[in-house]
Amino acid sequence: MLEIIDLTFYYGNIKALDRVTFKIKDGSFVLIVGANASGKTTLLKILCGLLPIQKGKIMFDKKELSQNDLRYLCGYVFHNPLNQIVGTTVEEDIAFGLENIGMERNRMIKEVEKTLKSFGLYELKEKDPATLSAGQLQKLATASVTVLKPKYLFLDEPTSMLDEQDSKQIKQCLKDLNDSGITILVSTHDLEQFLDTSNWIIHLNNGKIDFEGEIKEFLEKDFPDVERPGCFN
Ligand SMILES: Nc1ncnc2c1ncn2[C@@H]1O[C@H](COP(=O)(O)OP(=O)(O)OP(=O)(O)O)[C@@H](O)[C@H]1O
Repeated sequence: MLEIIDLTFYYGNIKALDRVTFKIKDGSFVLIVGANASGKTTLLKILCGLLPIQKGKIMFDKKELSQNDLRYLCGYVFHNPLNQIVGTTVEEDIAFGLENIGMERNRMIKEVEKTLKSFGLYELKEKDPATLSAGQLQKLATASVTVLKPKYLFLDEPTSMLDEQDSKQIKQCLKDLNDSGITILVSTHDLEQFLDTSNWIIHLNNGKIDFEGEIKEFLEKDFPDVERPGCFN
């Protein structure tokens, strides 16, 4: 379990997070929702070690984690997948992280192949990422992070740039990853998209959590900044 305790974060004098406290249970699929500028991206970036822990604590199994510990434990998929694609082919992009951690070559080839297949990217392995569709890019970015086997996977609005069919595929990928034991946290404006995959929701309002609980309970309340799924209107 990851325990986030009193996390406060400032950009200069802008307070982006204000004493955020919650727990992420292992195996869960958590949604983070809230208006623009409510702090969702900032929270995810701290949790994956991209931004420093300025105030507060993050604990894992009762041990306090450093920013560096979080980089190993947690993977992050950016809102725009192009921000994290580094390979000149799909295959190279997936191998990049494994090369960085010094994985032995034969093992690396096997891991890359397994990941290409499980994300349905095998046929595209020699393609230049620049030629992929938005959905394929999102899958590639997710694959390149999950090949490193993070315990927790955080994704910033993974379906916001995708059409309905690509969104469905990404959602299925995330569901499969979650079923395989990876704990997932997704920030989204599209609650409807994740209604049947997620079991817990956190609502951020001006950097503070003002709701945490089951989605069913969340939908019984009225949060004007969150569009209610059609089936609940
Ligand atoms: N690099 C930055 N420098 C200064 N202020 C920033 C920076 N990044 C975010 N902020 C500010 O921090 C606050 C929280 O922003 P954040 O991007 O975390 O919100 P968000 O909920 O992810 O928004 P969105 O849904 O629009 O992506 C906002 O007031 C934002 O303007």
